[in-house]
Amino acid sequence: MKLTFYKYQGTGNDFVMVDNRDLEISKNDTKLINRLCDRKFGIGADGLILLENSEDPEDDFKMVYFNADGKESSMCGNGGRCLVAFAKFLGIIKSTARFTAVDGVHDATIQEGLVSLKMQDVKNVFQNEEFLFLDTGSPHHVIFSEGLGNKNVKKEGSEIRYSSRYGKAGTNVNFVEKTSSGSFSVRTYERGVEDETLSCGTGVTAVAIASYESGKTTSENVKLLTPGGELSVTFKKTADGYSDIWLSGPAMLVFKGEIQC
Ligand SMILES: N[C@@H](CCC[C@H](N)C(=O)O)C(=O)O
Repeated sequence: MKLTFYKYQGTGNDFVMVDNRDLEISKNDTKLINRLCDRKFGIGADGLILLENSEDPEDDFKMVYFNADGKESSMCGNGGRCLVAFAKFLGIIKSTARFTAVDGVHDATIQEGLVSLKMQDVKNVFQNEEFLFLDTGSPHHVIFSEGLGNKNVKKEGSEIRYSSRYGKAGTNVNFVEKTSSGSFSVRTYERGVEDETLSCGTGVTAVAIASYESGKTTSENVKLLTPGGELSVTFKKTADGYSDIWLSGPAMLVFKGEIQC
């Protein structure tokens, strides 16, 4: 079978996109999805996303996300932003979207390649002297440190990801350095890729909230600098936690292709 695919990237977090409205790809084919994401034997990507029809008539589409290891996983913020750009390319939406992903319904807007994605509310943030942990659709461990440029993110990240604290499920790990008030540099180790990626959308969302929660910023509009580019996160702190969380940044089509499966 020949599969038509589209490659997208959002601040360097890259994804294979497949229009699966006719259910051509099976979600259980872990080996195939892993091979499509392989940078030597396949197309190469941090993850693969299926755009499908949603069961909810109010949705424009549904998002099904797989990490590069071929396994379906929790929410991907940059992937969600890229999927909105893909839906616009396919003519499914114009400048606004509503879709269902593994963590629930998301609203989004798109204007001139800039996609803003509404994330789920965050109620709980764990904090101790060393790190913060929160779930922004995916689980994130956040550590503030200095000398971010010299950090071995793959080594240090995988030690935390596989530590007994996080058990079998593991976690994503974000290393953060404050650059100015309301602006932070972030490097992320992603589970399921098992390496540093150039950017992580749920990761920078977690970092923005962790920065506020730990008093490192008093701004509800945080700029995040990743190795792949700049993102912003806005939110409202409420008595219940954090709500009205929006992740914004560029999402671009890189190329279209066909691959033999
Ligand atoms: N790149 C993503 C996060 C994808 C999910 C993550 N690897 C996990 O399995 O938790 C993003 O942009 O949020």
